[in-house]
Amino acid sequence: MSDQLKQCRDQIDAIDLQLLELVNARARLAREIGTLKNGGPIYRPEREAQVLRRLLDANQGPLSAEAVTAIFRGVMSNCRALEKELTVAFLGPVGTFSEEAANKQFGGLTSPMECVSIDEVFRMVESGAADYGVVPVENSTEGAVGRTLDLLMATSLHICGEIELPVHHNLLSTAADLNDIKVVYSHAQSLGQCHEWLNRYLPHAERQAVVSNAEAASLAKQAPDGQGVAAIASKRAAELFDLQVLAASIEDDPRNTTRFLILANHDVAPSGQDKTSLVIAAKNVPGAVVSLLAPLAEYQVSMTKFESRPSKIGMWEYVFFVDVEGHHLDASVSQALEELKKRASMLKVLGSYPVAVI
Ligand SMILES: O=C(O)C(=O)C[C@]1(C(=O)O)C=C[C@@H](O)C=C1
Repeated sequence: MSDQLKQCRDQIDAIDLQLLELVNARARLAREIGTLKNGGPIYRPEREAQVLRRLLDANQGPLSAEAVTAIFRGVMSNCRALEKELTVAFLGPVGTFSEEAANKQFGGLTSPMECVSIDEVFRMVESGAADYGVVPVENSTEGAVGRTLDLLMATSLHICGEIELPVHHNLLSTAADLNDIKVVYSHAQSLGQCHEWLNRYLPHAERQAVVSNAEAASLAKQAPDGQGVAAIASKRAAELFDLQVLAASIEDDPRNTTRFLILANHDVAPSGQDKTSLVIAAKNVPGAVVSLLAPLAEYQVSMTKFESRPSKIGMWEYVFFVDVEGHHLDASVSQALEELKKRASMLKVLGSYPVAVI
């Protein structure tokens, strides 16, 4: 070993001991905070977002912003686990992007709970069987996840956070050659996100929608040799199901991102950079929708999303899912909401939560 290499490693060894001491000092403080919470919620998304934003502002590299958030999410996850082991429900099975999103936000799950449907994720959190739930709500290519929106309308749960996950799809198979592929399995949303790629490279292959990408990977793994079965799924699914990646990053839009929501039984305090999600219905009079949104302009509250959805009560009647900047406790948002309530036939605040940290 060269002298220089040995010197560098000796320095790393010394730094590691300092880091170890420091993370344990941090963990002891988190444990103390846990007792101060006195039975209140252990997970504080607003505080975690503040911790990450502060570190991102201070980061001078060479570690990237993504690396810094991943490291500190891991640290906070372990500190949090000393206060309480949280159960997080997500749309399973393992290997889905929902699992990846849950892992990203909670920094590695202490107690993951796989659910068979979005409905089950809601039920598990509503019943208290899970502390939190992670559900997909929209994709940048395919749009809204209708089932999540419908369930949000009816639930008593709060949205306590959002996660943005860049979604990269891969064609996975036991077959070695793209030309052998006759059937491609995946979730309908993923088939949609890879539509152009499939038209171009596998125009004759049959496309079969299944309940999840992990289920697709499992089917590709079970298919007898020579049947030419492939799945569209994540690289993690390729590892889990021991499949070859025949083509990587096959999504039509390289910026393809899915947004997930975190569901909780409790409200979240302001973090300084928040979003509020609402569902509103307009009165059935001319100009009602335009008049409904006027208070947002009046109190200078920016709208970041506006999505209509059939109300399921009357034929051709709609409700609107609206996201605005700010927390419902901020003066401007709270005044705008008061005014909105007077104009709407229904208004429900689904939750205020920190804007996703990368
Ligand atoms: O500040 C707190 O409330 C803590 O419990 C500490 C801590 C952390 O490790 O920084 C852990 C869990 C919470 O979700 C937020 C932050």
